Amino acid sequence: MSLTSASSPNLLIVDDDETIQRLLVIAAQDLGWRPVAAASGHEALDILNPAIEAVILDHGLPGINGLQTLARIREVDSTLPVIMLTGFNDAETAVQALRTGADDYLTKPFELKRLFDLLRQAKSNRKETPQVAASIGTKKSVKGTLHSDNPQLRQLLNHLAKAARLDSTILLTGESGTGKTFFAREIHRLSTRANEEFITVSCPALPRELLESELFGHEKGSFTGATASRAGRFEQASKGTIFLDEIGDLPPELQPKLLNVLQDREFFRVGGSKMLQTNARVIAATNVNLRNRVEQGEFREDLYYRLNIIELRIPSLRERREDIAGLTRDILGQIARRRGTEGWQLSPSAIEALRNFDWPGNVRQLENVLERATAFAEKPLLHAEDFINLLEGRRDPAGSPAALGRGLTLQEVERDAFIQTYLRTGKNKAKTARELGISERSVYNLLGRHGLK
Ligand SMILES: Nc1ncnc2c1ncn2[C@@H]1O[C@H](COP(=O)(O)OP(=O)(O)OP(=O)(O)O)[C@@H](O)[C@H]1O
Repeated sequence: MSLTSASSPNLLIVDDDETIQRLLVIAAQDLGWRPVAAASGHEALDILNPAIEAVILDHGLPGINGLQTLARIREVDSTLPVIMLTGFNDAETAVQALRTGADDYLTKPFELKRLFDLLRQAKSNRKETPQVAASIGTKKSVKGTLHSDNPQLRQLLNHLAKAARLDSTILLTGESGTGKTFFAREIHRLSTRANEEFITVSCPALPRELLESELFGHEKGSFTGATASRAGRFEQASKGTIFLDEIGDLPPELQPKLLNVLQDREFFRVGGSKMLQTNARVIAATNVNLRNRVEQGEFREDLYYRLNIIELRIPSLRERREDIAGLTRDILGQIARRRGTEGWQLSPSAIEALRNFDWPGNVRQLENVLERATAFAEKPLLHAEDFINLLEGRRDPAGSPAALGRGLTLQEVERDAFIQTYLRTGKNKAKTARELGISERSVYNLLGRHGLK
């Protein structure tokens, strides 16, 4: 059965439940859409034409199901806004829907207002797409700034450019130092939000109460020290992107609050009674296996599914050894520009030595080794010998008995341990704090004390 409106329809509603179909048609007409309804996937595909500007697609259809219908729609139109309706508690289908190219999904029962808000948003995102697509081929191109000889990373860059244009949540996984933050920025730069804020929040950097206020803001007087109201990062990044680093460390108490933001875009400031809305795009990163955290009961499964809509796994540096020479050239170029000096070249033996190393700290460690090798280099051509000590003798913690045996004062040992850890982690304050078992605030204090700020 199908209900069609008088003039050329622009909204296709696909649901085999006649009551829901009628309800959606009436609601759509009230909001100014011109709906047409189909009761099966095949019927929907027959109706599909260029005048259709959006689709509401139920999953549980007779014949070909919603996901199969969606896949067929995507073969002919990769950008047509499609919102899927899935059964209650059917997270697996929901995730698959997004992977197949749905703009968003709602689980039944759903709010009509939310459905039509999503449709409107998807439609307006689509309008902005051609502008971004045009820039992909020019100066904003991933390939223009990033290149790789590794097939795995090349495929990732390809997915990344496509995912950037969708507005969905992205989960970046990979070992520490592989470039998750770097790629998150790249996604933002390639997205329709490129001219808006990109805000990073490191989940383990702050204790729970402060993290909650950092993310969601607080009202004056909501806790000791809250002398004024403050907007949180979700408010600030409302038009832009919020990057949640090390999401696996998000305390259990804050997980439902983030789930709400991802599901309904709504939240309260700490101590606040007014519900606020955010349109921030969320990119999260983790270097732990979140699935394991879910199985261990430390991370909510529903939140995991909401975050893991598109997963991009960044390979470790040892999985992409063919990129080491190119990365090294880029990083040496950056160091030379920053220091205002001539560049450096690597001899074949040096490249070989760098290629053979296992890089447990990934690109960050490579940067660190190159910083140090160039700091001591007397000539512009670097040989394997210039790296041997840096690669093999890395582990000489200042606090070891050897350091104490050198007759250092406790203050000097502390300074050495701090600076070495800070450099080894690629100047990553959160990681330095974690490795040394101190707060991030102490890291800032130590940077100041040792003249490194
Ligand atoms: N493809 C690349 N080209 C140049 N530099 C890169 C590249 N990938 C990463 N880097 C550099 O390597 C360093 C580490 O990257 P980044 O901080 O993004 O890693 P991460 O995976 O987020 O680490 P962590 O999990 O510890 O937070 C940064 O200084 C970044 O600029």
